[in-house]
Amino acid sequence: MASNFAIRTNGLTKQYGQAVAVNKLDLTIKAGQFYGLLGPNGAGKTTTIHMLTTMTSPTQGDAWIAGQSVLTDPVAIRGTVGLVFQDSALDRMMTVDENLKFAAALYKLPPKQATARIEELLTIFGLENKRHMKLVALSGGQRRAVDIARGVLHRPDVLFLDEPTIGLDLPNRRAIWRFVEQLRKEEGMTVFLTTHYLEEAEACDWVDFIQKGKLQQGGSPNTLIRGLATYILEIDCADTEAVYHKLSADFGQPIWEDNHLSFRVIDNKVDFSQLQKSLGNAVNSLQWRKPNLNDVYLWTVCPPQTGAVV
Ligand SMILES: Nc1ncnc2c1ncn2[C@@H]1O[C@H](COP(=O)(O)OP(=O)(O)OP(=O)(O)O)[C@@H](O)[C@H]1O
Repeated sequence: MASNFAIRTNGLTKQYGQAVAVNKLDLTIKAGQFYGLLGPNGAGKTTTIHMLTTMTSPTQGDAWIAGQSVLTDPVAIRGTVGLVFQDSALDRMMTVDENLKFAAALYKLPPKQATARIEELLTIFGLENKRHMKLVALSGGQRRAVDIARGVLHRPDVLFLDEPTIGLDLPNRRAIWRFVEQLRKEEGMTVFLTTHYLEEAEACDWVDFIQKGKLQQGGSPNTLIRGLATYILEIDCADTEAVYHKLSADFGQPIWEDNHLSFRVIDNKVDFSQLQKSLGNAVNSLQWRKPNLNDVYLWTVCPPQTGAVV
C-alpha cells in the first residue's frame, strides 16, 4: 500500500468477549499531520493506539503505518513508531542519561549515533543540566519530557502521545507542547494524540471524536467550531423550565445541567440584552461567548437529550 498516509485503518475492530472496544474504525491520517482522537473515558482511544502500535492485535480489520500492515509487518512497525503513554516507561532510580542510553540500546542505535541523538534531545527539552540526575529527583514536567525524548530517540515516523500532559500544571503542559511542536517542525513527525484537555487539541490539523468504539464527527478544529454555532449562550436559571420553553423554539435543544442551560446560537444578529430583559426574573445570569472545541465535544459526545428536559 502506498504510504503518503502515515496511518490508515480499514474496519479496525477490537472485541473483548462480547464487548466491542473499537468498532470498524476507518482512518486516514496524512504524513506530517497533527491528529487528535478525542472521546470520553472508555471510548476506545488507548485500544486504538495499542492496535496501531502492535501491542494488541485487532479482532477484525487491518491498519497500516507508513504502508506496513499491523497484521503482517509488526516488527517493522515497532521500529517506525514512538510511544508515550500515561504510565511512564522510565526507571525512576536511573539517571536521565542512563534511561536514554538504555532505551537507545533497545532500539539498537549504534553508540555514537545514540550519544549524538541524546545530546540533541536533551538540548531540545532543556535537560542538559539534568542528565546525571535520577528520574525520581526531577519534577513531573521534566520526567514527562524525558519520556517523550525516549519515545523519539529512534526518529519515528509516527509519535503516539496518549494523554501526554495529564497531571501536569499549565506551564509544564505548555512546555511539553513547545517540545512536540519543535519535533514536528524539525523532524516532520506525524503525531497521533489523545487528550482530555481539549484546548490542547485545538492545535491539531484534524480531530476525530470517538464514542463507544465508533467514530463520530471529525474535521479541523476551526471548521468544527465554526460549524457548531456563532455563539454559545449560557444561562443560570431561576426558573429553568420557563427559560427552556421560551428559548428552545428559537435555539433548539440546550445542554441542560441542573439549573444551567447552554444553547447554540447560529444567528449573529441576536440582541442578547433584549433577550435577557424578556426573560426577566427567570434568569440569574446570562452570558454569550464564542464556541470552542469543548463545546463541539459536548454537543457531539453528550448531545442534548430531548427526553431529559421536561
Ligand atoms: N484488556 C482489556 N480487557 C477487557 N476490556 C478492555 C481491555 N482493555 C480495554 N477494555 C475495554 O475497552 C473499552 C475501551 O477502553 P480504552 O482504554 O481503549 O478507552 P479510552 O478511550 O482509552 O479511555 P480513557 O480515556 O479512560 O483512557 C473500555 O470499555 C475498556 O473497559
